[in-house]
Amino acid sequence: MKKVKEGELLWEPSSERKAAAKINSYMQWLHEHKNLYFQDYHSLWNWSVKEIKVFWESIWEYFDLQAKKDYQTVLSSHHMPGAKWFPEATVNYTEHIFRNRCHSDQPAIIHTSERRKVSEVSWHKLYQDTIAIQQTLKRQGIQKGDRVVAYIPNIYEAVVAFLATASLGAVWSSASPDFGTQSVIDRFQQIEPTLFLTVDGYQYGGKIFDRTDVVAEIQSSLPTLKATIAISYLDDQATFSSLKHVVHWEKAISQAVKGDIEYTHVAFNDPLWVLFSSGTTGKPKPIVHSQGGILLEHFKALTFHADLGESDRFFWFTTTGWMMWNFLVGGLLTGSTIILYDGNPAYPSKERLWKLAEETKMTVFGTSASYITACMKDAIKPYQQYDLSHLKNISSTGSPLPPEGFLWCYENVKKDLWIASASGGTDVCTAFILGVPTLPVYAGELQCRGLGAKIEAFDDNGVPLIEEVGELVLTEPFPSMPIYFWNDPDGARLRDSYFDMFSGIWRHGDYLKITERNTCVIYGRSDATINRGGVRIGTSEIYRAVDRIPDIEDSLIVDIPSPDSDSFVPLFVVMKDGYLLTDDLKQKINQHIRAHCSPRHVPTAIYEVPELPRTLNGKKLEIPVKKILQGKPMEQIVNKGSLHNASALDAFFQFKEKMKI
Ligand SMILES: CC(=O)CC(=O)O
Repeated sequence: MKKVKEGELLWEPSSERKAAAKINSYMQWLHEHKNLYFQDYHSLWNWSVKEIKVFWESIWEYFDLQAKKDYQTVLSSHHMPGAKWFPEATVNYTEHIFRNRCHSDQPAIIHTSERRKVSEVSWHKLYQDTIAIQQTLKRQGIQKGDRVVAYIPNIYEAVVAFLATASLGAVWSSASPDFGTQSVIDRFQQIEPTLFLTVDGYQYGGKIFDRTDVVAEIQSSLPTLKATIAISYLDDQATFSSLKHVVHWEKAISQAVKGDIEYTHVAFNDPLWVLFSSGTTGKPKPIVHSQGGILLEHFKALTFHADLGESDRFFWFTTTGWMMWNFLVGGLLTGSTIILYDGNPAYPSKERLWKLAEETKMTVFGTSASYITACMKDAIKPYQQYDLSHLKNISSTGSPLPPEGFLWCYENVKKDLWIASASGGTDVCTAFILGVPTLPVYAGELQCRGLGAKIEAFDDNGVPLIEEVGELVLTEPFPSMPIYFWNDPDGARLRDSYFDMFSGIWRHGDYLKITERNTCVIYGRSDATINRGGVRIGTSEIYRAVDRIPDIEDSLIVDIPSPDSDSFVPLFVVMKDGYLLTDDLKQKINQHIRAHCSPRHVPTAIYEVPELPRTLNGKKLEIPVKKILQGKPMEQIVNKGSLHNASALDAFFQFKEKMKI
């Protein structure tokens, strides 16, 4: 693997690229309309977080938000939690999607899956289908505030149903059909839904998964349901005979559409959707975002930071159970075409998504860092096989993209490429440290903090750090912060989740360094850091060192503190097929960690495991492994339904038993 240093300059935008950037038009608009002139991105960012009211009001104006009732107040107070944005205004999310576009024959959505060929749907067709489903929902009595829950893959019908739900001011929540039965029930039961949307099954990696029994169990566990809309996705002839009160999607969508869509305007701070944090213990947290807050943040992030506009084709590999699905759908706000894919990204091979990029003339390719590192480890070379001439940007999230991942993209996908590594999460349904097309790309670094997001790195005493690693905090209110958690009337669960460490300041739970150049590096979750003799480093630094060794497929490290000695820091590795974890290899791993991290952070011991446990969204489960090794009871360790491969935990239980830790 070629060496690259963190912070090495890899790409600079040309002057034409900078001039064409959407953020540039906004800066010109600020100059012309507000007499505000900023020389560069960082002076703009500084202003946007110092003058958050003026900044977010300018976003409202620039994107010309449609309010039935106008606002009087931009922000009720700077106090967190509790600060309210635009409290008097009323808006509707879906109205902003279709504004000026509902008669367009340009593609709004391109979708494909392991079961479906690539198809394009025009804005007009999307509009007509949304009206048909809106009318179906209305016939089922759905009103403002009702919850519509969907057990659905990332397919066209999911977007239509979501837009119809939001048009009525009802509240959306989705789970991917690979979620286990109990984990779906644990999510949906909490929010007492009125309507259930479901498929009969799905296909993943060439295998068929019939979910009709699971769907029946979910339906019978949700006593508040009044109706179910069923989509025959796996089997055209699926009858859903075990379900009650079923409306078939085909029938609903083919009903003659009368008139235009009706938009129910709701308060800016009324709920748009409920997202669930994967929640390692207890029931998943039901995080509620507002219609208005998401509108403002997604307009801003997707236009200025993802640089999306009408000529773009925006893809993110996601399921409906990850917030990146909601972010992807937000791409429609910018007029760009969104691309949906349902299936295994590595089936029939890891080239699948690059082939899709060619087939769909993708301009923005969004994925998880783990997909890029997997392509890197398999040494695939998309540029040799696919025409990627349309591709302008690769974005990644889910975990930090290591410098080598950046380099791999430049060497194997395209030389003239803007790469944006992004970080945020379910809690805010956005990336708030991310990219911008007017700044250079440095290996392993996130280009900038998002406009209007006052992100800082704090030490344990709340002192802001530069060039040092600290807790990622947000020190000013941000519109897409949760308005509340469902069923948390006194806000205790929300306060515990974000405001427990620094009073009145949002602690995100990530470990962050802000550089002197104003770029950022995320080092993993702050509760998973490795602390040797008081020196903490993030787990991503260890993974980067281990990733340099081609024999190793993947790795996971945890730090188990001990009251009377140094902490126990085991490193678990998954070996590539055909390779063995020999003593020589262990020495090599230790040398790499010594050289690339520090001698202190060499693991206490190295063990082989068959696979690493991951969430359904592909994140490594460091904390649950730590809890297993600390001997915590199962109910405090992990909610198994939120795991991609719960059986991967067995090796860690056995390890604990054997080692008598
Ligand atoms: C934007 C993100 O931060 C996504 C994630 O990692 O969950």
